[in-house]
Amino acid sequence: MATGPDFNSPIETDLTDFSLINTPMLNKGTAFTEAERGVFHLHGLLPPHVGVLDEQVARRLKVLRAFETDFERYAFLRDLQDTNETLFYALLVRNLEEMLPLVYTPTVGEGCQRFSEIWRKPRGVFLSYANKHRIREILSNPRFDQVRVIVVSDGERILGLGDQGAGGMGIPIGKLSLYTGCAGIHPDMTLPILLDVGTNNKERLADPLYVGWRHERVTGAEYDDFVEAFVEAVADRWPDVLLQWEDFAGSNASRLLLRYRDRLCTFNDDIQGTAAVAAGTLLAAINVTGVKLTEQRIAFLGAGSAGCGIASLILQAMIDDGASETEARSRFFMVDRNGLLIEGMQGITPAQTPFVQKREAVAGWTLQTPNEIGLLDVASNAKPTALIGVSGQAGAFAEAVVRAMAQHVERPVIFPLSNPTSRSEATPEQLIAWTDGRALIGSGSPFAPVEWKGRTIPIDQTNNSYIFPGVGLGVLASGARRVTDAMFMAAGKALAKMSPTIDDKNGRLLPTVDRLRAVSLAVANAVARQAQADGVADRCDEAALSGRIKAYVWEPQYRPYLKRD
Ligand SMILES: NC(=O)c1ccc[n+]([C@@H]2O[C@H](COP(=O)([O-])OP(=O)(O)OC[C@H]3O[C@@H](n4cnc5c(N)ncnc54)[C@H](O)[C@@H]3O)[C@@H](O)[C@H]2O)c1
Ligand SMILES: O=C(O)C[C@H](O)C(=O)O
Ligand SMILES: [Mn+2]
Repeated sequence: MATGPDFNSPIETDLTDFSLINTPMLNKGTAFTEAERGVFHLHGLLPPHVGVLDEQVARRLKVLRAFETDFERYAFLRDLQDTNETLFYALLVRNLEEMLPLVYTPTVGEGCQRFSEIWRKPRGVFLSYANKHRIREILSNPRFDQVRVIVVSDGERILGLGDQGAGGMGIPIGKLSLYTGCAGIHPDMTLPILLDVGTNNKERLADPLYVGWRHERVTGAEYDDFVEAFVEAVADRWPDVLLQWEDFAGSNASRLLLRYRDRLCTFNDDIQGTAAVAAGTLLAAINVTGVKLTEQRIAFLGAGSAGCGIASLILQAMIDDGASETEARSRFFMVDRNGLLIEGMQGITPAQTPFVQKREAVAGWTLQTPNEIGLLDVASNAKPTALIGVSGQAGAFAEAVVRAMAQHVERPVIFPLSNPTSRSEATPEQLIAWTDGRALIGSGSPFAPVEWKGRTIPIDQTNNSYIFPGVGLGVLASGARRVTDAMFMAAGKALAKMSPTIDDKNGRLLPTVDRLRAVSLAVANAVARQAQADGVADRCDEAALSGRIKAYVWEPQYRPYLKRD
């Protein structure tokens, strides 16, 4: 097991004057002390006032709040991150609830769409198809020697906003900001990567400002060979790295996960991270509804990466709770573009196969949707206890669907998980109104509390941000060599154990976003223990393990500098 990092000793550096100020991880801005200004030749390059981090945070917060739009705030924060990382993270960590929607979902969606407008300084790595013979050279930069975790996207399915090409880089950057902000992974250990294999987004291709490789998407064997060259180069450069796949389009997401999960330490966040947060939130809801997991009937809208990932993990949880596999499978009703998945249907993917319904199971259904079994038919006939939206289709939970569902269950569990806000299958306000206040809601993007009949109903953000930072921390600290599905089950259950509903049936489903640091720590512990149980990490006693996890948590604070001779 590797030793933990040292975040306390003074930092030795041979950088001085502009090169020191222009290194975001070392820059302290006005907080360089008088002595440091002397040693590092900073006098005159900074205004005379010597500040401290608290004051810098307050100053930035004031400026941030004065902007008119969240997009401006996003651009301001990205610039701060590329100027002074310690200050950026201090601001983030101390104001998680306010900052998360700005550096992450939903604003990061617009950040990707308008990426070319605000690109300023290098962060992470763009591996464009045109540079395919240079992958190893690019990754060999000594600046990346400390890298332990990579988030990679090819920009094809950015949230529910589709193909954003190189602009998709906003997502790996945002996800890794949460690795640091929520789990304390040191920024130098993180590397966002965008595989720029072109884009089929006509608007981007026609935009003279577009900064990506102006080419339609490379597909088929050329795409696969490029990804293979990338993974091989990564595995050679950092044999123990954790590689997170993010926002790949449907068929590539599951294919690449299957291809690589036994070759290196890797997972797909949309499939596995989402599964853990959805399963954890469902378990929390069960504390309120009292409907046992093995008795749930779960309807999905969208049977892609997230849908199949969630269904697979919940299926396993039902089996673990004693259901037979056949019985458990029959409790999933997955509606995709062509209606309910039923046996014999054309184009069923391997990931969908376990969840096709038997024809006889739906034989007597009264149908209200022409030519297919639609969501309304499922809501009326299957009488689902839970409804999960991962379709990327705004407003797809129609009033009739929600009302039909609410007729058959006392507390309908409804998770419109699609992001960003503009793609949510329904607004929480609608769901509360249509269920007469009975719905238990988990939304992918953050929503304000709903005022309803004199009550203020908080809305729980059911986003994989509750899971992946902790998974990363658990993997890094335990030295796990692979990421197993059981580790995600452990993550989801660890989250459920923190649900306020355990003590209070009227409590919210999840801890609030400002508790994400504590959540990530709990998830990390559960994941690391599971890694040991699964034999993918070396064993050590529990106290040692939790000590190692804590040792990995970096707090954004300035450290003294020593001049290296
Ligand atoms: N809350 C979270 O943590 C979280 C995590 C992952 C994904 N998501 C969101 O879920 C959505 C889907 O992500 P994904 O990775 O599964 O994408 P995906 O492309 O793999 O799957 C989307 C599926 O929805 C189906 N679909 C599209 N239109 C439909 C319609 N009108 N009716 C029924 N099905 C339809 C598609 O055919 C596809 O199978 C995105 O909006 C994403 O932002 C949220
Ligand atoms: O990025 C998010 O907010 C969650 C998820 O990974 C998504 O793709 O929507
Ligand atoms: Mn995603």
